[in-house]
Amino acid sequence: MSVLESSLAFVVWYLFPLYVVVSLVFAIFADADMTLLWANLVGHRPERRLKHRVVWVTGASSGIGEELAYQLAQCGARLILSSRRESELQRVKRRCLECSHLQEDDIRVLPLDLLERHSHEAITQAAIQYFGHIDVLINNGGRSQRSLFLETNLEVYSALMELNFLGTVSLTKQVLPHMTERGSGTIATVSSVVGIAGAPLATGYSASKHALQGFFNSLRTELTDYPNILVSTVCPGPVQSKIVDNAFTEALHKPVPTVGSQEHKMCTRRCVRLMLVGIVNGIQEMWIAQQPFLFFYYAWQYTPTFAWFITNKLGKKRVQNFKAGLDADSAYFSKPKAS
Ligand SMILES: NC(=O)c1ccc[n+]([C@@H]2O[C@H](COP(=O)([O-])OP(=O)(O)OC[C@H]3O[C@@H](n4cnc5c(N)ncnc54)[C@H](O)[C@@H]3O)[C@@H](O)[C@H]2O)c1
Repeated sequence: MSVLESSLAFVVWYLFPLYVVVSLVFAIFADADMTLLWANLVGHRPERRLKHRVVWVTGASSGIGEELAYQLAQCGARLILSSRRESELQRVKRRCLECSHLQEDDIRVLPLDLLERHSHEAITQAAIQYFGHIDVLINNGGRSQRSLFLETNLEVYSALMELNFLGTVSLTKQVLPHMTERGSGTIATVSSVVGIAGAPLATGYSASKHALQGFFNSLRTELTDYPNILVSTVCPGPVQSKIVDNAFTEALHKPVPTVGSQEHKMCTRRCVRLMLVGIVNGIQEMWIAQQPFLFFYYAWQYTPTFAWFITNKLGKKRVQNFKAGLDADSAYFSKPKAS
C-alpha cells in the first residue's frame, strides 16, 4: 500500500468516524458553542479572575441579572447593582451578602432607568466614584415582546428600541471613555438568539437585539488599539427568568395574558456560569442554549435554507398557539397547555 493510500485509509477508517461521533455527542449534549465549552473545560475560572474586580450589572433585580449578582458575589467581585426598583435591588444585595464573603461596602445599589438617558452620566460618575473604577459593565437590562406585528402599535417598537438598544448604547457611551482612559475593561452585553436569527411574536425585540449585535460588532473593531478592552456579546436561547411576565405586548401598558411554566427552559444558574466563563476567557461572542436551539444557531450560520425550513414550521405552530390563547413558549417543547 502506498503512503497516499494508507493515509487515506487512516482518515476514512479512524478520523472520519471519530469526527462523526464527536459531532453527534456535541450536537446532543452541548449547551454552548464549542469555544465557550472548551473555555469551560480548560480555561480561566471566574473565581480566580473576578475576585476583587468591580462589576456593574444592569437589570440586576430579576432573572439573569439577579443570578449574575449571586454568582459574582460568590466569586468575590465587588458589585454595583442597577435596575429601576431599589427595594428589589436591596433584596438581591441582602442575598448576595448571605451567600458570599462580601461585606456591606462591597455592594453598591444604584437605581437606574435605562430609558432615562439624561441620568446616565451622573449615575456612571457615582459608580466610578464609589469604587474608584469599573472593571466590567454587564449590559443585561431589557424587555422582550409577545405580539404579532400586524396587531402591535408602533409605540411598542419605539419603546423596545429605546430600552434595549439606545438605553444600552447610552450607558456604554458613559462607561467606555473610563475604560479607554485606563486602557482596560470589559463590556459584556446580553443579546439573544433572536439577535442572530428571528422569531415570531418578537419582531421588535429581535430588531433591537440585531441592532445591539451590529453596534457591538462594529464597536469592537473600533477598539483594536485597546487590546485589553473586551467587547463581548452573549446570545442566550430561552432561559428561566421573568422575561415573559415583563414582555411588551401589542399595546404599551398591556400585560402578557398567558405566562406558561418556565421549567422547560435553560437553568439560569448554568447560563450565568457560562457567561462568566466567557467573560474571563475573553470570548467576544457566546452562544448559550439548550438543544434544539444550539443546533439552530449552527444551522442559521451554515445552512440558512434548511434553518428557515425548520424555523418556519416551528414559527407557524407558535403563531397558531398564540392566536388560540395558549402559552406560545411551552408549545415549542411540549404539548401546548393553556395556563
Ligand atoms: N430569559 C431569556 O430567555 C432570555 C434569552 C435571551 C436573552 N435574554 C436577555 O437577558 C436579559 C435579562 O432578561 P431576563 O431574562 O433576566 O428577564 P427579566 O425580566 O427577569 O429581567 C430583566 C431585568 O431588566 C430590568 N429592566 C427592565 N426595564 C428596565 C429599565 N427601563 N431600566 C433598567 N432596567 C430595566 C428589569 O428590572 C429586570 O431586572 C435581557 O436583556 C433579555 O433580553 C433573556
